[in-house]
Amino acid sequence: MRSLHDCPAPAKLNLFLHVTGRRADGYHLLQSVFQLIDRADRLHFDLRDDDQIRRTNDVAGVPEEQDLVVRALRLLQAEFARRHGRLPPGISVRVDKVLPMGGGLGGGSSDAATALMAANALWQAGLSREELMALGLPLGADIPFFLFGETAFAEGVGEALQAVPGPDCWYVVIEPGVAVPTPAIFSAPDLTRDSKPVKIADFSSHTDSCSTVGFGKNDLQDVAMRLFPPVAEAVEWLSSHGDARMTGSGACVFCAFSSEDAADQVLAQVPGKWTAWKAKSLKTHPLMKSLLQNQGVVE
Ligand SMILES: C[C@](O)(CO)[C@H](O)COP(=O)(O)OP(=O)(O)OC[C@H]1O[C@@H](n2ccc(N)nc2=O)[C@H](O)[C@@H]1O
Ligand SMILES: Nc1ncnc2c1ncn2[C@@H]1O[C@H](COP(=O)(O)OP(=O)(O)OP(=O)(O)O)[C@@H](O)[C@H]1O
Repeated sequence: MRSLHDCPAPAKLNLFLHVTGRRADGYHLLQSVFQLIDRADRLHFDLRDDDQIRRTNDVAGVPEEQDLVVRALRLLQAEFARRHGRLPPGISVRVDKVLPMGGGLGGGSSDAATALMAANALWQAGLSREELMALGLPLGADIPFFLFGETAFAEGVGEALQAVPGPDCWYVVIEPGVAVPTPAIFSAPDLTRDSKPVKIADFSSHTDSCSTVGFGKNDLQDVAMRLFPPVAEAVEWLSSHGDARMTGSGACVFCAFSSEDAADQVLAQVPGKWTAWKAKSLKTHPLMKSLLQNQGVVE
């Protein structure tokens, strides 16, 4: 196998996100439920005749050398070399972006996770899911979740993951048109950093219907709304249709619905100045069966 084309890198929503403390290194301790949804970037991988890792298309705002996909592939290539005493062939990768950057949808992390799964298969590198998660974590706090591949209750800095049944919902997501830099939110003096820890069971008792998906809150939301007024405007608009909240460190804002029709009705009313779309919750990562579990890969 020399190619893997059209590999999805799905977005996530943080159904709630509590900041419960801060580590000595400045990273924040979180509790969150991560939900995969069926809106995705698409990545295409081709083995090369040399040993270079190259991105073949331009991605606005992300130079090739900084792309999390390129950096993840180089990390795995070095790990392969450490284990096998030789470099595996290089990879050309094309990244078709659909997910907005700085959107709180985890796009960059998901791209990197998809790249790790694809290269692990193309190179037959044989790393376990846990080994890929450890390799990816230093590149982005959300990468382990995408490799975990199912709805998860997350603790630590987002790397301590437990599977949890999520609600089966349709989501309307509004892109407020600003990119929110994650560090700006976490470094704000007025961020709430002392939310009381919750238990998985507290969340699980709220997952039977989409109207009660509003367990907890997003502690990053007030800061993001203050620093980025378009986020506040989107929250305010969507709140008149349900329990609207921000995902991750923003900027995107979402609301859950129990049917596609209900989502469509709200989507049709979203003011034209915003990009908005609907997405369905995913129980598992679309590459889970084929790549993550090494059960043979469809080319
Ligand atoms: C908040 C979330 O969106 C939840 O999904 C993510 O944990 C953020 O993940 P991300 O955008 O991939 O962020 P990273 O690139 O890992 O971190 C960016 C910066 O955010 C801050 N950061 C991030 C995660 C975390 N648990 N505590 C932090 O304080 C740190 O200053 C870090 O340097
Ligand atoms: N392949 C990539 N796709 C998107 N962003 C990338 C990529 N590689 C590096 N980046 C950098 O990562 C930053 C964050 O992008 P990303 O889409 O992951 O944000 P996000 O959705 O806010 O993530 P999170 O929910 O993890 O905070 C971008 O502004 C960009 O500089």
